Amino acid sequence: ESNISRYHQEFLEMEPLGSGEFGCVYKCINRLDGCVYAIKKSTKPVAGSVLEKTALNEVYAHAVLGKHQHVVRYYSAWAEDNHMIIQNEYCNGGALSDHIINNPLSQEELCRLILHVAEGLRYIHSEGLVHLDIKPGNIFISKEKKLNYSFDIADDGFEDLDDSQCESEVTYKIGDLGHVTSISNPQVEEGDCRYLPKEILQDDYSHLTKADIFSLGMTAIEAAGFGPLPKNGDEWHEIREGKLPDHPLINALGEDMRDLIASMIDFNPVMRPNATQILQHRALIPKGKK
Ligand SMILES: Cn1cc(CCO)c2c3c(c(-c4ccccc4Cl)cc21)C(=O)NC3=O
Repeated sequence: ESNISRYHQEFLEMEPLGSGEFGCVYKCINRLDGCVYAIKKSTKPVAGSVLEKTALNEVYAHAVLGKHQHVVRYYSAWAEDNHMIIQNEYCNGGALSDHIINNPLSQEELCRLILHVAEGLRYIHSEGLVHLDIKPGNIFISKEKKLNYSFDIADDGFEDLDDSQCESEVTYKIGDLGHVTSISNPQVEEGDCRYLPKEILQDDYSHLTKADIFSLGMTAIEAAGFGPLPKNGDEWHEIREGKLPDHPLINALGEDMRDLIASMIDFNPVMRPNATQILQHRALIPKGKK
């Protein structure tokens, strides 16, 4: 048992990024490569416990789901002094849940969100896996400055661009693979019931990929400004009849977008579009720059 921890040896801890039910996450700089990472430290689960299965699930899932621009990238995982540690890509824009608390996404941003997450889900499902905990708190944002095409390259490089010359482009990435399981022999650890379809809560795992589609639909409803989703009760059941909630910001969405979101939360999982069909939906075809 080395008394110097690999974590402190290899990383400089910068700031806490938040803490979930299973540990706390820090923004860290790797002392060797100088890059920033998000590192989650959780207490090492008891061998053979459900927690250990989840922790191993997460690492196995990351190992299978290599590099995809809409899935948070995994770098390494190890155990030390009774902690499980996982080192992931750091997304510099916060979690979607932080953003939509006070300002809902515009229709254009909603299109981008659905497009990116559907791309990520298409990849995850194509690998024979399902996420099972898609929600605003598990979708992370990466912002990077993009040059405006109208601007010729300054001879002194990019550092002194002002906002007129570049805009920050947002990329949404699916994170927290703690509930990922295989479609063929699912070991379902239920995610957040606010975003799960009825059939999953009734232990019907015959259409698992469509549970992720349902959760994306609920995420879009919340991101559009509907506000916090019900955890139970009549409102919970009402939304799961497949009717879009009657809310000014939902009603304000275009016909196509409303059709797409309504189809994603259809009561019948078979009727929900798969990830590829979402990507082909007319609501996501850009109508060119305004
Ligand atoms: C709370 N929190 C805030 C952030 C920063 C978002 O801009 C964050 C990240 C992650 C995670 C994360 C989630 C689940 C498992 C492991 C990690 Cl590192 C948690 C994060 C992660 O994997 N990558 C992150 O950026």
